[in-house]
Amino acid sequence: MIEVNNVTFRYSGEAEEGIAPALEEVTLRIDEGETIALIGHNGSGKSTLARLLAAIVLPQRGSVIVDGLRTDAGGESLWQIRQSVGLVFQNPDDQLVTNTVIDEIAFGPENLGLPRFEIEERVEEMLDLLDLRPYARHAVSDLSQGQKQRLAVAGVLAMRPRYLILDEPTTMIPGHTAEQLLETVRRLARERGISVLHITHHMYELADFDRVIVMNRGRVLLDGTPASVLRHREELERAGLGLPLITQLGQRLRARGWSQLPEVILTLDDLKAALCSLK
Ligand SMILES: Nc1ncnc2c1ncn2[C@@H]1O[C@H](COP(=O)(O)OP(=O)(O)OP(=O)(O)O)[C@@H](O)[C@H]1O
Repeated sequence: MIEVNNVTFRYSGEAEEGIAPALEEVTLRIDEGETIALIGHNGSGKSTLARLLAAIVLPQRGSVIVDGLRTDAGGESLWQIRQSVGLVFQNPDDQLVTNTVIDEIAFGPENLGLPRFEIEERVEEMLDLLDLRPYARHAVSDLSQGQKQRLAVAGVLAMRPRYLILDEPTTMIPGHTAEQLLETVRRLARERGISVLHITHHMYELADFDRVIVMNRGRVLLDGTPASVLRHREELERAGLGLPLITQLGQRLRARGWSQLPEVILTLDDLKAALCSLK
């Protein structure tokens, strides 16, 4: 479990109290195996929260505790936390450090000091899992953006983290590739009990997650199931977030007399099923 307890974080440090903190009094808990979408307008604090969870930055107030270890404890705790929490950056070019696909996947496990056979086993597994086998010996620089993004995920997953944080992994790749990547990640979460925190700008992606956290101006605005969060249309709009198109369509139909439809429709399949049940 990851616990974020009343965390406040300023990039400028405590000295400049006049500058609004990037995160303010944030409290939340991430349980094992949960899939969570973290959404919010630009600058709302999503990436900062990701960096705090991965112990890349430390809170000035409050605490972040990963499986009982405080991120500000340093030493052995920090080493263990970095193994438990894998962070995939928004831009894969900020993450990929080696020359070839195989070397990149092996890089993390090598740093963990794993034996050669175990490293090779993990590389083989990731090549299949992320559909990278055809490019195994390719130079990283020759890959497309979508292939690089999959490689960045493979490199992090090869370390077998318990918590996987994806910082807007789909912004630089086309829709169908993005959907495939997210489906792979969700399947892994189900099969291996990995918790996933997926940072996104896309409201239509929320339906596929167990839980949605909405950030606004450095605070948690809403936290709940996709349907319960999408009931707060006005609060979402004040935070610069419009409802997904399918949810808007459902609400328009309700307003035009289809009052038996549920208040929140999440997917096209939900809408079809709801309309069929009215016949
Ligand atoms: N390295 C940094 N140094 C100083 N301020 C920063 C830094 N990174 C982020 N900030 C500021 O912290 C606040 C929160 O930024 P953050 O990147 O966490 O938000 P975000 O929700 O991830 O935004 P986006 O969706 O644009 O990535 C913003 O006001 C931002 O300008």
